[in-house]
Amino acid sequence: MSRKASENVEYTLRSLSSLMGERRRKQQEPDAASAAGERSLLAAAESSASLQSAGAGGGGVGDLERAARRQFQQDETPAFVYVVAVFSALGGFLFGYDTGVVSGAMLLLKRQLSLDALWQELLVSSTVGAAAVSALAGGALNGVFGRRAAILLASALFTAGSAVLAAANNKETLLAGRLVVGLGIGIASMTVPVYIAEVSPPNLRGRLVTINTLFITGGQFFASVVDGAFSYLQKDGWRYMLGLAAIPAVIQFFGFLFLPESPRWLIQKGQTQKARRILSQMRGNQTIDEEYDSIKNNIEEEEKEVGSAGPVICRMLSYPPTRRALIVGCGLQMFQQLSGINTIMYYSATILQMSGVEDDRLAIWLASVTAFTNFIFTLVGVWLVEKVGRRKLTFGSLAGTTVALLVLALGFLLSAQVSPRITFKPVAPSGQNSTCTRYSYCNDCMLDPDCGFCYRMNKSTVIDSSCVPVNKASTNEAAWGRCENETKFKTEEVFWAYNFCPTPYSWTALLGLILYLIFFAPGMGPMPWTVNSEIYPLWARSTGNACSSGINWIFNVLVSLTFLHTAEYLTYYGAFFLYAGFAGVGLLFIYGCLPETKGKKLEEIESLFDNRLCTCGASDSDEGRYIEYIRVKGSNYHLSDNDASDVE
Ligand SMILES: O[C@H]1[C@H](O)[C@@H](O)[C@H](O)[C@@H](O)[C@H]1O
Repeated sequence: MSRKASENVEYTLRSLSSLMGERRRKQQEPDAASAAGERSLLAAAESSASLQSAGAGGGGVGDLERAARRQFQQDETPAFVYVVAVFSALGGFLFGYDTGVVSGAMLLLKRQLSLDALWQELLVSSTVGAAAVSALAGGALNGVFGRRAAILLASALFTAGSAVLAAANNKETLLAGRLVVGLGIGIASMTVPVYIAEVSPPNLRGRLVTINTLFITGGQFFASVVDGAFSYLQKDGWRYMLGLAAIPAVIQFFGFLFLPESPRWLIQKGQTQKARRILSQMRGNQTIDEEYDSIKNNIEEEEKEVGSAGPVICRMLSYPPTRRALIVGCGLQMFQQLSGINTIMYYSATILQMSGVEDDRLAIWLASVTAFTNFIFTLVGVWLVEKVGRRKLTFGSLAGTTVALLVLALGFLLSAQVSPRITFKPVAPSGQNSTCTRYSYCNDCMLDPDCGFCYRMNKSTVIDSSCVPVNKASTNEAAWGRCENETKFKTEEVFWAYNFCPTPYSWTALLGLILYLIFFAPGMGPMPWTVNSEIYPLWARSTGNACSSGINWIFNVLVSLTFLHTAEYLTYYGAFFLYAGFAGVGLLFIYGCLPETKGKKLEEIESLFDNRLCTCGASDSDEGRYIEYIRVKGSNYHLSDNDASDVE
C-alpha cells in the first residue's frame, strides 16, 4: 500500500474511532471525560447528530467516513489561537534578540568604554545568569499569578531593561540593564512554551511550541542584522542595538493586556466560568465540554494520586513518572547547552575571524549569516516535528551536531599544526619586555588574548612574522610596531591577525560552523523546549518547565563563561573536541531515555514514564507509530469499556 493510501486509511480509522467514541461518550457521560482532552478537535457537537443519522440510518462505514471528513473540515482552529501564539512567541523573539545582540554591541562597547575582558564577560553572562534565576523562580510566579501575569511582567522587564541600556553612561548602569533584561528572558523562556502548550489544540501543540523557538532564532538573526547596521555608527551605535528591543517588548505588553489567561490555570484556581469562556474562544466551532471536563478531571485525579500537600517539586521527585520526566527534560536542556550552541552564537564573529575573516565589520555581517542559517533550519524543525517525531529528530540532529563539532575541532587542529613560525622579534619602544614577543608560533600568540600576529605575505607564504601586544582600545591594530596603525599598515601590505592565524585550513572551521547549525537548528535547538512543554502532567508542568529552563540557563552561562578559558587551556580544537564528547554522551542519553511523544495523547505521555528510565532504545521499533485498533462489525455496534478506539 502506498504511503499516501496508508495515511488515508489511518486518518479514516482515527476519524471513525473518534466519532464512535463521541457516540459512546454521549451514552456514558460523564466518566469518559478524562480520556477526551486530546480528541476534542474531532468532537463537534453537531457531529453526533450527523453520526446518528449516518450510523443508524444504515449508511454504513462510507457514510460514517463522510461524516468524519465533514467534521474534520468544520473543526478549523480559530485564527485567535495563532494570534495568541504569535504574541506569546514575541517573548521568544526578545529572548533571542537580547542574547544575540550583545556580541556585536560588545565590539563597539569595549572600545568606547575601554572594557577589559572581565567586564566583557560580565556584560554577556550577567543576562544569562539572571535568566537562570528568574526561570527557576518563574514556576512559583506562574503558579500563583498565572501565565498571563508572568508574560506581562517579562515584557515590562524587557522594556525597562532596554531603556536603561540605551541610556547607560557607564559600565555599572549597563550591567544593571543587562540584569533586568535577563530577568525578563528567564521568565519568558519558561512561561511562553507552557502558555502556548496550554492554549493550543492538541494536534497543533508541538508545532506551535516549536514556533516559539523559531522566534528565538528569528530574534537572534534580527539582532545580528541590527548589529551589522549599527556597527557603522562607531560612537553610540550600541545604544540603538541594545535599546531597540523595547519596541517588541512594548507591543507584547499591550497585546497581552487584551489576551486571555490560560484556561487550565483558571480551572485550577476555580475560575471555571471564565475558563469555559476562554476555551470556547480558542476552540471556535468545536465543543469544549470534553476538553474542559478532561482538564478538570485530570486536576482532581492527579491530586488524589499524588496528593496536594508539600511543594510541587518534592511531589515531582517522590512520584516516579514525574521524576523520570524531570530527568529527561533537564537532561535534554543540559545537553543542548553542552553541545556548545551559545559558544557558536556568542562568539561566532570571533570564530569567523579565527578562521581568517580579518575585518571586524565583515565578521559581524558573517555572524548574521550564521544566525540566518540557525533561523532557517529551525523552520525545517517546525516542519519536521510532526512528521518524523521528536525522538528521531532530536537524535539525528545531535548525531550531525557531533560530527560537525569534530569537523570544527579538526579545522582548528590542522590550523594549529601548520601554524606559521614567528621569525621576527621586535623590541618594545618602552624597552619593556612583553610576553607576546616570547612566543615561537602564531598559534601560541593567538591563544594569548593580549597578543596579535603581525606579518607579510610572499605569494601564499607568511614572512617577517612577529607577535606583539594588541591595542587594548581596538583589536584591529597592535599597540606598537609595524601593525600599530590600521590605515597605514594596510597600504604597506602588512597584515594583522588577532584571534586567528593565517593558515590554508581556516575554511575547515568555517565548514564545521555551517554544518553545526544545519544539524543543530532543526532538532537540538527547539526539541528540548517542545518536549518539556509536553512531558509533565498538568499539575507539574510549570514547575517542570521552570527547572528544565533553569538548567538550560545555568549550563548556558557555564559554557559561555568558560569558553575563552577552556580555549586557553585546551586550545580551540581541544574545546571543540570537548563539546563533541559531551554531545556523544548526549546521544546515548537520548537513545536510551527520550520516548516518542508525537501523536500521543497527554494521558499517554505520562504513562511513557511509568517504566524504568532509559529503556526507550529497546522499544525503538514501535516508536512514533500511531496505532488505533478498531473492529468494525457492521452498523450495530457495542462499545467496550476500554476506549473509543475499541469499536465493534
Ligand atoms: O533553543 C535555543 C536556540 O537554539 C538558540 O539558538 C540558543 O541560543 C538557545 O540557547 C537555545 O535554548
